[in-house]
This record gives sequence, structure tokens and C-alpha cells, in this order.
Amino acid sequence: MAAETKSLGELGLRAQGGREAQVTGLSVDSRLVRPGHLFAALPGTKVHGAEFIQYALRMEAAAILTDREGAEIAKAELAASDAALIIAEDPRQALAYTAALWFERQPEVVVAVTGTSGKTSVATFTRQIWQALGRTSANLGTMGILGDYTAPLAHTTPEPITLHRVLRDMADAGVTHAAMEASSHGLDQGRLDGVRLSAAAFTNFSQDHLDYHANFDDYFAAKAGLFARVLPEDGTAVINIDEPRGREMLEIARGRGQRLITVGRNPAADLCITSQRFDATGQDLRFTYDAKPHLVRLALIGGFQADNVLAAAGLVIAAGEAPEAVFGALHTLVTVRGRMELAAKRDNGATVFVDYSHKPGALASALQSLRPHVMGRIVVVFGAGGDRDRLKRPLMGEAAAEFADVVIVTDDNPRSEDPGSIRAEVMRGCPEATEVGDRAEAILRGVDALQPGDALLIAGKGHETGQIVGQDVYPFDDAEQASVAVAALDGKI
Ligand SMILES: CC(=O)N[C@H]1[C@@H](OP(=O)(O)OP(=O)(O)OC[C@H]2O[C@@H](n3ccc(=O)[nH]c3=O)[C@H](O)[C@@H]2O)O[C@H](CO)[C@@H](O)[C@@H]1O[C@H](C)C(=O)N[C@@H](C)C(=O)N[C@H](CCC(=O)O)C(=O)O
Ligand SMILES: Nc1ncnc2c1ncn2[C@@H]1O[C@H](COP(=O)(O)OP(=O)(O)OP(=O)(O)O)[C@@H](O)[C@H]1O
Ligand SMILES: N[C@H](CCC[C@H](N)C(=O)O)C(=O)O
Ligand SMILES: [Mg+2]
Repeated sequence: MAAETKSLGELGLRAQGGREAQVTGLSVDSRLVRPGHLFAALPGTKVHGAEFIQYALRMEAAAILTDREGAEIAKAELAASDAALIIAEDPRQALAYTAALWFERQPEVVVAVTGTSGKTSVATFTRQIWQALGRTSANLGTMGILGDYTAPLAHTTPEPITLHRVLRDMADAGVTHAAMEASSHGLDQGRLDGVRLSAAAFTNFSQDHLDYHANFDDYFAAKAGLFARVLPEDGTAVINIDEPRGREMLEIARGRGQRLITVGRNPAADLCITSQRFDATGQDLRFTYDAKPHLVRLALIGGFQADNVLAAAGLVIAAGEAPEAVFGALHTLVTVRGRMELAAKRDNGATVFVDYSHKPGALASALQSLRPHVMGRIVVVFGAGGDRDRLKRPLMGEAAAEFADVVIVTDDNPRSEDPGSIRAEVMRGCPEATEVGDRAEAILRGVDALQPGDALLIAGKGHETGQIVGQDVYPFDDAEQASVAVAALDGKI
């Protein structure tokens, strides 16, 4: 079979001097360039991709997409080559549009969700609702692609070439409905600008990623890009209006003329949570839609899961399903892996949950939301990741001290940093805590502390299956360690 090629015109690109080229593929990394490729030389955080144009040309790239700065950096090499040169104001966005045209197909319905917490949960519940309604669907994000099509992913929101390749593969495999996570990095770098969205949701906003975004406002602006730029005017915005900055998001969506579905406990919300009753295995949720009351049983732990479920319901309704059918499917939803997941139970009835809260706001809300399900004390085991936002460490400590009864600080992917120093920074926020570096031992100690009616929350790693120390990844699974600890302490092994 002849390799597929497309002209620059077919890819929506215009080269300097009107030069044409037949492109055989796209790459963003010079090391992956093959003859005939279009190489996107993007301005980076460490280096400008234009530094690598010489290598791309040596590999016989047919076209180079870059910005003015990039064209200047590689001026000499470009002048000596007959590759087409495309200069774009925003080459990342240009690459996103190009990738969409290159791969052509996307599932019929694609929705996206952004917010500091809840993206994976909302995307997963959205997919679960679609599946319950008989749609072939998948969700795409932190845990890879799950549902009626599965594949691993290295990033929550992959760069455009990978993203559009997997969207095409999903569509070809028969997936008609997809829900994707829009990370703030992904939005900031325009990774999903070429995706045709029917609807988008905003969950909440709190501290995260200040190692990447210059400040809080920049971080918010990145998220706002989903409504200000990516979601088209005829799309629907699903917005949590309990979130203080939800109002701002609402104004942005309204300004674009998008249809709105608001979610929250605020009586003005379209999908409005009116009451929740918690017990050991889940919650009964009362909510209204268009002022009509509904009652559903959710086998989910944590009050915030109701927010996530209703955001998912909003997305599914926005994408065209009948509201009554959507509400009828909610009782079928199952816990998202590593999100307030019941991992083990002691003989004395005490429970152990694994949760992916690895930021101050998420840790606080995980602990607060566990409280009404628990009669006794809450023990928490957690740490903070190395080579990530350092500002969040003492804040996570404070959240643990405020909302748990017993606090154990341990390691969570120290990466290249000294684990003891990370723990010390966390402990600044919770000086009374016990420090146990080894995570397995910390979990064992946490489980050992459980009296009847108590619960242990093991926070930070959720679905992860490894502990990253230096360059090494050691197999480690919080849920598995919890079972092992319970079995050992209850005399089963
Ligand atoms: C911080 C960040 O987001 N970096 C992304 C960014 O790379 P960069 O600008 O830092 O790259 P750089 O090293 O300065 O290099 C500049 C350019 O030269 C190219 N290059 C580099 C070397 C070479 O030999 N040849 C070559 O062509 C690079 O591909 C790049 O395009 O642009 C690259 C191309 O689009 C991305 O692959 C890269 O994501 C990296 C891999 C990454 O780890 N990103 C993480 C932080 C991320 O995106 N995480 C979010 C969510 C996290 C969360 O919610 O917790 C995610 O969506 O996963
Ligand atoms: N709506 C919510 N409000 C507050 N906290 C939440 C909410 N949803 C989830 N959380 C907390 O955040 C953690 C991560 O949830 P989830 O994986 O759904 O979010 P995410 O936005 O995808 O996170 P990440 O950016 O790390 O991928 C959960 O384990 C839970 O503790
Ligand atoms: N996507 C996030 C996950 C962090 C999870 C936590 N376990 C850690 O390693 O800090 C990151 O890479 O920053
Ligand atoms: Mg996620």
C-alpha cells in the first residue's frame, strides 16, 4: 500500500513563497522525523525546537512549521534547504489544527472536562453513562483510554499528534462517544485545539501546577481557554457554579454564546444537589433538574462524587441524550479506580480507602468528604511528589492536620529529590504527624491504628502502580499494600 501523503493545502497550511510540499507524516520531535515529514519546531520551556531543524532537514523533512523566532534561529539551514517553511503566530495551535486534518476522523461526539480536581472522575462517569445507554464510548486521560476501546497514554492530554492518532483509532474502532480530560498544560499548549467538541465542563479550581504556570491567574486563564477558545459557539458549557471562579467561567461561556448547564448546590443551578445522605457503602442523592426532583442511590464514597456525577450527566445531556434516560443510568455508576476506592476492610469493620488526592484542595476535600461515611476516627497516610510544585507540600500537611485525626507522612514518588527533605516540607504543615519514610510500612502502621468504626485514607497515588525513586520505578500499589497489611494484621498470612 502506498504511504498516505497530503499536500500543505489539504493540511490548511500556507508556506512562505507559496511553496507546495507533499507531506508523509507529522512529528514534533526531531528524533522521530522520517523522509517527507512535516516537523513542528515549537518554542519549548527548555529549548526552542528550531535548534533541531538541522537534524529534521538531514532526515529529509519536507516542511518545517515554526514561529518567527524559530525561523530566525534556523535561518542558515532553512536557506540552504528546499523544504517548505510555514511560519505561524502560534505554531502549537497550528500543529493542533494540522494534526486534526492529517488524521481526519474523530468520534462523532467528543466532550472535554477541565478543573483542578475531578477530571478523570467526570470523564469516567460520562463514559459509564454512555455505555449504560448503549453507546460505544471511551474516556481518555490520566489512566489512558478506557471503556469500549483501551490503550495506554503517557499524558493526561497528549500532544496533538498522539491525541489525533488515538481519536482516529477510536473512531475507526467504532467509538462514537468520547470524553477527554483537558489538563491545564494541555490547554496552555493548545494540544486539543483541533478537537471538535460538543460540550465542555468545568469542575473546580484550587492550587496546583504553580511549578509550570507563573501564578494563579495564569493557571485559571489556561483552564478558561477551554471555553474561551476550544469549545465552539454552538457547544454547551457545563459549569459548577458553587466554585467561586465558576462565575467567571460562566461569563466567558456566556460571552461566547454557548448554551449553559449549571451544576451545584446553589439553588440557581440547573442540575441542583438538594440533599445527600451518607452511609458506609455510598450515598443517596437528591437533586433537581429543571426544578423537577430526582432521587438516586450512588455506590460512591464522598460528597464531591455527586458533583462529578452531575457534571457527567450534564455533559451527556449536552451531547444529546434524554435527561430522564441519563438519570435512570446513574445508579449503575461504579467507583473510578483509585478515587475513594474501598481497598480493604479489617475484621473489626474498619475500612481502608485509596484516593488520588495529591494536591492540598483535593486532600482536604477527600478527608472532609470521608467524614460523614465514618463513625470513628480518620487516619491518613500521604506524602508529596518530588520534582513537582513545592509550594503545595506544607499546605497538604495543613489539610491533613485539619481534617484527619491521625496523620502519617510518607513518601510519594520522591523522583530526583531527597525524600527526607520532601517529608520535612510536608511536616511544616503538620508538625504533630508521625513520619514513616517507607510507604509500605506507613500503610501497615496506618492499618494497625484502626479501631472499630475507624477509616484509613491512603492518599496521593490512586491508580499508580509504581514508586519513583531517582530514576527507578519500584512496583507499588496502595490498594494491594492495604490488602497485604490487613491480611497480615488480621492473621490471614
Ligand atoms: C512541561 C511540558 O508540558 N512540556 C511539553 C513541551 O515540551 P517543552 O516545551 O518543555 O520541550 P523542550 O524540551 O523545551 O523542547 C522544545 C521542543 O524541542 C523538541 N525537541 C527536543 C529535543 C530533541 O532532540 N528534538 C526535538 O525536536 C521537543 O519535542 C519540543 O517540541 O512540549 C512538548 C511537545 O508538545 C511536550 O511533549 C512536553 O510535555 C512533557 C513531555 C511533559 O512531561 N508534560 C507534562 C508536565 C504534562 O503535560 N502534564 C499534563 C498534566 C499533568 C497533571 O495534570 O498533573 C498532561 O496533560 O499530562
Ligand atoms: N469534584 C471534586 N471536588 C473536590 N475534590 C475532588 C473532586 N473530584 C475528585 N476530587 C479529588 O481529587 C482526586 C483526583 O480526582 P480525579 O482523578 O478525578 O481528578 P483529576 O482532575 O483528573 O486529577 P489529575 O489532574 O491529577 O489527573 C480524587 O482522588 C479526589 O480526592
Ligand atoms: N500527574 C501528576 C500526578 C502526581 C501524583 C503523585 N503521586 C506524585 O507523584 O506527585 C504529576 O505527575 O504531577
Ligand atoms: Mg486526571
